[in-house]
Amino acid sequence: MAVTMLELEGVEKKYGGAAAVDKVSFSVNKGEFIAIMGPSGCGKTTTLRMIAGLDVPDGGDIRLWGRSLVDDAPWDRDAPLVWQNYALFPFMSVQKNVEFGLVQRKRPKAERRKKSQEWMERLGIGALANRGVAQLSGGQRQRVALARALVTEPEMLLLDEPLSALDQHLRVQMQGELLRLQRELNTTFIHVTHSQSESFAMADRVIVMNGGTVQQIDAPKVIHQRPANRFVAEFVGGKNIFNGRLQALNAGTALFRVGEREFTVCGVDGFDAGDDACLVVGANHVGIQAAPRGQGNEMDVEIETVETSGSSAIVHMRAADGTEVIAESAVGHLDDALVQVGARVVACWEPDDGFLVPR
Ligand SMILES: Nc1ncnc2c1ncn2[C@@H]1O[C@H](COP(=O)(O)OP(=O)(O)OP(=O)(O)O)[C@@H](O)[C@H]1O
Repeated sequence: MAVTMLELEGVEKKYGGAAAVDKVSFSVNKGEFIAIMGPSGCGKTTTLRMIAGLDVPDGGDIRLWGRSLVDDAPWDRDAPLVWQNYALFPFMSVQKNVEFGLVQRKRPKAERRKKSQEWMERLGIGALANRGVAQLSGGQRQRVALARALVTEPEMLLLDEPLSALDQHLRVQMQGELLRLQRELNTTFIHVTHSQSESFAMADRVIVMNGGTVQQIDAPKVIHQRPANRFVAEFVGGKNIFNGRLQALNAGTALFRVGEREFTVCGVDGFDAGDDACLVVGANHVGIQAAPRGQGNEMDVEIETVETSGSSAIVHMRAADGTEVIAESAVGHLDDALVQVGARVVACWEPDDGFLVPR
């Protein structure tokens, strides 16, 4: 059963009068892997720093197990922060860096040795114990930073883009290791990242932020399939997003007007006739046919570009009024005779392949 561990309630942080974090509220369960994602400057790091105690909120409350943390110093919180530049002590050996948290907590020497060795082994850096951290690769430093944070066996680990300095291969490997560790330890992880693939691959739930506010908190699959609004839909790579107005609603199916066109849509929960909204249609649901068939939603378009990368193809099409439609498909599934730049075709999708979100 999910047990609430951390709660943020109406948390605010202002810099020079502007809100970097604007009344943010969410709660995190024990053992959850949470990713905070959003564009640069949306307030991710500031939110994490307030949880770590490195920044003080201007309003609201942060509670751990129901007790307010805002007056606690960072070292009194059981929530170390691991960040992209690792913040290791360059003049200390790997072992001394890993032991540091235990030294701060005044643990006896024998325990420090044993625990730090254990964690170095666990993270595959046991052989590097006596090396200076300046003589390590990026991936090795990242492991030292993680071992240093985990050696005190915290209840919660805060991660600020910890993998961003690693190359793609190492990053994917470390993602797997982080996830395995998190599952083994049942430690709550809060991971700030720009990367959608990273957050979707690892997190139980993703918090999408924009302009200092929370836009959506949901499981990755839900964010992908049912973004809360236009911003989230675009942020997670939604390609066909049309502004329009819901005309009429009948038994869960709606007529939705976009400019001069009307489309039939099934995903209309929470909307009423007259509402302004956005229609989202996944590019993988858009088909391309030679002529209208009078079924589903159809749009006369011209093919502008066809991009192929590996096994998939993205076809950009445009209607006479300038509306762009994008189809994405496995290369082998496209009709090569039909899908030619400059060809006039019909883009189509079924009513239940579209859904509405607020603008
Ligand atoms: N110490 C500071 N002084 C003034 N403004 C700040 C400070 N720290 C952050 N900000 C501002 O607060 C806003 C949120 O910053 P924050 O670092 O939390 O964003 P972010 O989402 O983590 O961005 P990034 O992904 O680029 O790291 C930004 O507009 C930033 O310029």
